[in-house]
Amino acid sequence: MGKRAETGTGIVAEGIQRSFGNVQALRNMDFTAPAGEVTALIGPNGSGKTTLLLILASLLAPDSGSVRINGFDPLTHPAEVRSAVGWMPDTLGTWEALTSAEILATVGTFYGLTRTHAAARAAELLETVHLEDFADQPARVLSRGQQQRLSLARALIHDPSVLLLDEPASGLDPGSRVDLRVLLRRLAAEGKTVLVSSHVLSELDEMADRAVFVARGETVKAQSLSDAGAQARWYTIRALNTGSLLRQIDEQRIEYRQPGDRHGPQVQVRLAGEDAAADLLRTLVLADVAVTAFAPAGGALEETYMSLDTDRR
Ligand SMILES: Nc1ncnc2c1ncn2[C@@H]1O[C@H](COP(=O)(O)OP(=O)(O)OP(=O)(O)O)[C@@H](O)[C@H]1O
Repeated sequence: MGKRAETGTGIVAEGIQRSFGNVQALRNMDFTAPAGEVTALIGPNGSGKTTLLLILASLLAPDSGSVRINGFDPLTHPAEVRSAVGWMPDTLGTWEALTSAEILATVGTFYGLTRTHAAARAAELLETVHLEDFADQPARVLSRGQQQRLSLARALIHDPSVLLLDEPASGLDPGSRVDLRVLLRRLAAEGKTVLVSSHVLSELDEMADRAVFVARGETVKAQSLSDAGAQARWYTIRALNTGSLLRQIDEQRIEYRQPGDRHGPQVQVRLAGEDAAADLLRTLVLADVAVTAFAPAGGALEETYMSLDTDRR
């Protein structure tokens, strides 16, 4: 079997609709997440992210539309889809009386691993998420962040080719966030499909290859991170003398604003992309403006998010 057959073709969903009573959680959602990439799922509260993830994990049926996970329809091939998919919900859930090692090994046997294989895989994953010291502790003694890490290990127990992660970084300390990022990048490099929902856009900037923005139950934009980085955005500039900086910006007829900043005076300019940023920096330096800082004002995904017409419900 070639690499492609092992790792699959990713996620394709078309025209997904799902209502709960008179709330239309998903209105007409088209969505793709290719194998070998980390896709970020971004949207305001109530926009339908968890509902979509549950449908992709075959834990919830759509009212209409089609879903393919590595080419399989969850409705007609639930066994194939469940063995392909690793699902990390935003809370660990029940079973708190079992130990961490028992939880992982038990879930492993649900996926058809032998007891010996499941126990070995559990031990390996507890090391991956740095919980080996808690292997024999009941899960209820774990802190919120430790429970999140156990939940991640549980999602990986059967070596799935498609990973669906709902807010995986929530509750994690900074070191564990870096570990998570490195792990997800490695899994994508192995050819797996990784889908991550999060509200922490700066984290997704570092982790994702592409982003799908959803609002009111629909996809409103899909964008690669390299396109997001190259788009028009605000840059923050500081100089020893703000007056001379503003004179130059005025002369170039560039749109600017002066937000308050507790780190001293700063000017923000709206630039068309990275080429325009390089041009302006060159111009300022040649004009003897003593520039002390010049960088994008926010993350690339935040820039896209703020430019979209999204709202909460
Ligand atoms: N089981 C349910 N019963 C009734 N309404 C539901 C149910 N699940 C979701 N909804 C509604 O569907 C909409 C989408 O919810 P969903 O949980 O998918 O949003 P989300 O994007 O994951 O939000 P958040 O960012 O807050 O996690 C919301 O209006 C929610 O109230």
